[in-house]
Amino acid sequence: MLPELRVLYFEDLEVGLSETLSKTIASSDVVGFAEITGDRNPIHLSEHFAARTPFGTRIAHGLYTAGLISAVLGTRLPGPGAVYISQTLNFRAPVRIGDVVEVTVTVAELMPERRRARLACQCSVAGETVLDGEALVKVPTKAEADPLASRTERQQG
Ligand SMILES: C[C@@H](O)CC(=O)SCCNC(=O)CCNC(=O)[C@H](O)C(C)(C)COP(=O)(O)OP(=O)(O)OC[C@H]1O[C@@H](n2cnc3c(N)ncnc32)[C@H](O)[C@@H]1OP(=O)(O)O
Repeated sequence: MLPELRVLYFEDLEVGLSETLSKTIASSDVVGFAEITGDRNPIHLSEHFAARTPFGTRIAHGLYTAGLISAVLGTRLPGPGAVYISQTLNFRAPVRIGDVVEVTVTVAELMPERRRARLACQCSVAGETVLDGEALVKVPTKAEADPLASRTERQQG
């Protein structure tokens, strides 16, 4: 199921604010990711090939798992209007087909002068961290996102 959209403006954010999303990794997700990116590494697509790797079975593309972080940033925290500036990624353990990936994004630092937020990102499977890193995003203020509404609010109150 797709996460419901929620907009948080820069002024709504505070350090420690956190959001979690859960996703079961389907074979069709991995095949689809291979098709749209062109990364047809057989470690993702061929059971025969993957059986001979240390993982023993097909694993998800690291950047597909990382894409779930982008989904949290773009739909929930901060949500629509957020703009990626940078993202660090450590792929700490493999994600296999059928794994349930839990993605947690937490506001770590706010930089009001440039409307930047630094967020700690973690993906885990059954309690084990499979990916972690940090995102830097530009977050619109309410006035930037909706100048008309914000002017009306100022006039009224
Ligand atoms: C290009 C695409 O088509 C391919 C993909 O997308 S593959 C999918 C994405 N990648 C993965 O799923 C890999 C997941 N990671 C792992 O399985 C393991 O981390 C590893 C096999 C890459 C490395 O494991 P290993 O060789 O066993 O290393 P150690 O556990 O012995 O650790 C040694 C030290 O290195 C540190 N370390 C290991 N992995 C990472 C990492 N991914 N990021 C950061 N640091 C890592 C580990 O902490 C040890 O440090 P220490 O100070 O010595 O304790």
